[in-house]
Amino acid sequence: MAAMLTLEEAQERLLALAPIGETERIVTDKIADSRYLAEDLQALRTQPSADLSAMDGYAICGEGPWLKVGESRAGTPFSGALEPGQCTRISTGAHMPNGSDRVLIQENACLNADLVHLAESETLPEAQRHVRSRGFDFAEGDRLLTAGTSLGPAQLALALASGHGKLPVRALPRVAVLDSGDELVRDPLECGPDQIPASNGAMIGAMLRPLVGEVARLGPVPDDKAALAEALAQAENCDILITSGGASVGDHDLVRQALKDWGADLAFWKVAIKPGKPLMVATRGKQVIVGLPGNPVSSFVTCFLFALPLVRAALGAANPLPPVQHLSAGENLPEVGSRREFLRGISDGAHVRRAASQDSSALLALASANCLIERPACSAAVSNGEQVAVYNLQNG
Ligand SMILES: Nc1nc2c(c(=O)[nH]1)N[C@H]1C(S)=C(S)[C@@H](COP(=O)(O)OP(=O)(O)OC[C@H]3O[C@@H](n4cnc5c(N)ncnc54)[C@H](O)[C@@H]3O)O[C@H]1N2
Ligand code: MOO
Repeated sequence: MAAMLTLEEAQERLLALAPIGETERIVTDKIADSRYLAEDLQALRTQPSADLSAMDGYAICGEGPWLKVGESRAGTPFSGALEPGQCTRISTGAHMPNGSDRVLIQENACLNADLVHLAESETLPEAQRHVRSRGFDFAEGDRLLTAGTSLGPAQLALALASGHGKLPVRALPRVAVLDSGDELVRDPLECGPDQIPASNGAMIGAMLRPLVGEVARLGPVPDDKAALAEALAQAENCDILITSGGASVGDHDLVRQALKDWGADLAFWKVAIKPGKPLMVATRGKQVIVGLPGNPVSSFVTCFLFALPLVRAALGAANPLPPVQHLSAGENLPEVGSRREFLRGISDGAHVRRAASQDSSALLALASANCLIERPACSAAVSNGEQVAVYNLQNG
């Protein structure tokens, strides 16, 4: 039997297949989370475009007292130039008037008619006090963000502030989810005694939707060649197909054969992880198929470790893999066998414990978990207080 791939090998091989979308330009204001810059971003303007006041008060020239000769407001600068002994009223974000290089905040000033004095025991502010100098944030032509950066609210604000009303991003991949099994029914209310509700399709759809919006649901499909072929025909135009179930070695695990009959080529099958060993990856032209194992927790974990990174890579993410952090084990953890383990964990932000059940069908334990604890293959037991690697889950 061929040796199973390690997690890293399998992720690397899968991500190399990512069907990266064409570049399209989208109105910056309309970009939702989970989009990534398709090109480096250069500033089209300088920010601030002039020296600005950082506080409300008086822009002063020379030593006080100062005669107030006008006002500089954000959006309406003072048009003249100050002479020593003069000041203007100034608001936060307003241009510094010519002749002034510092601001006396209003809390430290006394106003008598139009004459401004230092308040008692205050000293003259030093040069540049409360002034934001032109271009200190960024200057026209600066490279602000690199291709592959995730466009969160702060990056969108930066893009707008630097003059970009539209941004280059990758087209969303078209994603379909196909779950299969004779025992599955779509409507839980119609579930017979020998059946179970098909929860994986909805779960995987919900995991992918924040990344791609619409996800086509093609299941549940019975363990039947013709039914699988019919469902696969509906996946003709998708870029990424996620299947769930039928990935193992049983007589009714038909997905691999059905994919082959559809014209797909197996890229690899089986990864040394627990849960999720029977993970399967295939391609059909530029289409990528990720076959997740049917056990619900195995489907969740492999979707998290493979399908979501693949979609992020297709969206152009520079770092498509989930970030890992290290926390203290809040209990002893047992030694690990030959497959790397992903334990469903409950973290309080500092310590992490295992959820009540580690069975790969245990949905109640999965729903109570907020992280996965990663345990290396063939590793010794961990004692309470030792560091362990943890992936945060957006779960609940
Ligand atoms: N002899 C062996 N048996 C199994 C092996 C093995 O190596 N040798 N691997 C086991 C492992 S590990 C896993 S994981 C499972 C995965 O099998 P499949 O991908 O073929 O999944 P199914 O057999 O179709 O289903 C497994 C389990 O999950 C339930 N299921 C399936 N789809 C859904 C769905 N859409 N919603 C809810 N629940 C679903 C299904 O009813 C089964 O209980 O194989 C082991 N066996
Ligand atoms: O690897 Mo399976 O995914 O143990 O349940």
